[in-house]
Amino acid sequence: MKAREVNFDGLVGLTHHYAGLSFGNEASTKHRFQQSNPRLAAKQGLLKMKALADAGFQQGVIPPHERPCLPVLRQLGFSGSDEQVLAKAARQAPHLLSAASSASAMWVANAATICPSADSLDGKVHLTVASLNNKFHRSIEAPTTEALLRAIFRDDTHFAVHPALPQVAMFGDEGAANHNRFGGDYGEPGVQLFVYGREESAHTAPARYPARQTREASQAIARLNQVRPQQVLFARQNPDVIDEGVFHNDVIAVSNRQVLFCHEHAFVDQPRLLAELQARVPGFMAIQVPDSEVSVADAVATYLFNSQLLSRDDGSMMLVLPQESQTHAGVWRYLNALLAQDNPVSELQVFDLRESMANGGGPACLRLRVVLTDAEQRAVNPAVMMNDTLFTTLNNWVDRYYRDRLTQADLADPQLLREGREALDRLTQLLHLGSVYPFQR
Ligand SMILES: NCCC[C@H](NC(=O)CCC(=O)O)C(=O)O
Repeated sequence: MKAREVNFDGLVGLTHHYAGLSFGNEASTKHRFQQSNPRLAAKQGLLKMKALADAGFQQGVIPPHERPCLPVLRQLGFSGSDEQVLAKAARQAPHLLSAASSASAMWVANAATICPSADSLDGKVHLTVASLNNKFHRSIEAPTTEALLRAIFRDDTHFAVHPALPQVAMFGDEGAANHNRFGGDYGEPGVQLFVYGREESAHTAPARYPARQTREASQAIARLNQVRPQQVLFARQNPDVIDEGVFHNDVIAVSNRQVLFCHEHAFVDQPRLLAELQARVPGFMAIQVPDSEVSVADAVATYLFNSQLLSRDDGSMMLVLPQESQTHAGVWRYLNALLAQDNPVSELQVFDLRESMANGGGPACLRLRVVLTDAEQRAVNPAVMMNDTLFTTLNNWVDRYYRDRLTQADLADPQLLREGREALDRLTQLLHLGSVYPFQR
């Protein structure tokens, strides 16, 4: 069956700010309490979506969540009117107000894990919402993510959306950021590689930073998504690189079709994993970057591997990179050498995603890949697909509602809450989503 990869990007929310909420994510820690620019952040993301849509790649958009999340503040005991809840949280526990206000849902590579219909036992596209329970601010994303995915992939003859796994550490799951699919044409059955950092039952874990994804969670997702058992592989992420800031596998590896582009230290027992992929994926090609050319620290600082590897119709591939990998002389030299070598990568495209990058989110974090056949694509809510009109509409919407600077102190402003609700209410109309947010129910 003919199919293609469609990329859905998260639209940055109105409360995008730097709160240092993600221990183990070095950019998040480093930029704590710096002033952010939500308007610029949203526009940087929209420009990437538009440029890729213009280049012929199918591109959709996933809306932001309601923030500050008043229901979670109430659940934590802050009471009274909405204004009182905000004021009390700001005074008594500003870090909780920050967490309840994070725009982290923008990184939709962590929204869900996808199984294309070519790989599933029942022939449907499966989407399992990520639990994200290693970080409080991210664990509150799951219910709205589920509502949004149901509003986008709304035809249950084609799509099965599964709620997140039980919210305990044993089932820590960070979605597609720890998942790779290999194969030939997108519509042919592929090999799905689930990458985890920790195994609860074996008591394995890195020493310094947390491993967010467990083997137990990966196994449950493979079951929920009905991936044919003979098409599943599990691999452990190298704990040493987690300790150097590789908090998701997509910070050290990216795949597309038959190609795996990764650092030589990405996985535990990497030679065995590559041999296994070699045996199972026709035409498999690993592009391994040696530590002598790019260190793990430089990979983390530049997000070289948090790139999008996109296929053109002629079989060649384009690497979509953050500007940080261009401004680093050594990494840029490596990338240009890569172009000259015998491999499918034939073009580099660089984007300024500075606002997202400062919280540890590069091009690959901002997108969720969904392989769809023509019939499945026709069943997707068409209002979320990027084109000239939607690009203009969303830019105008951002201009109208978004602030151009934000710090932690602004989160207590009840006006910010009102602006957010008004903006999201308008957005659900623009994108034909129905009622998806708590304030709309
Ligand atoms: N895939 C990229 C995810 C980045 C995200 N950063 C954050 O949540 C930082 C938020 C803050 O610190 O304000 C994370 O670590 O999960």
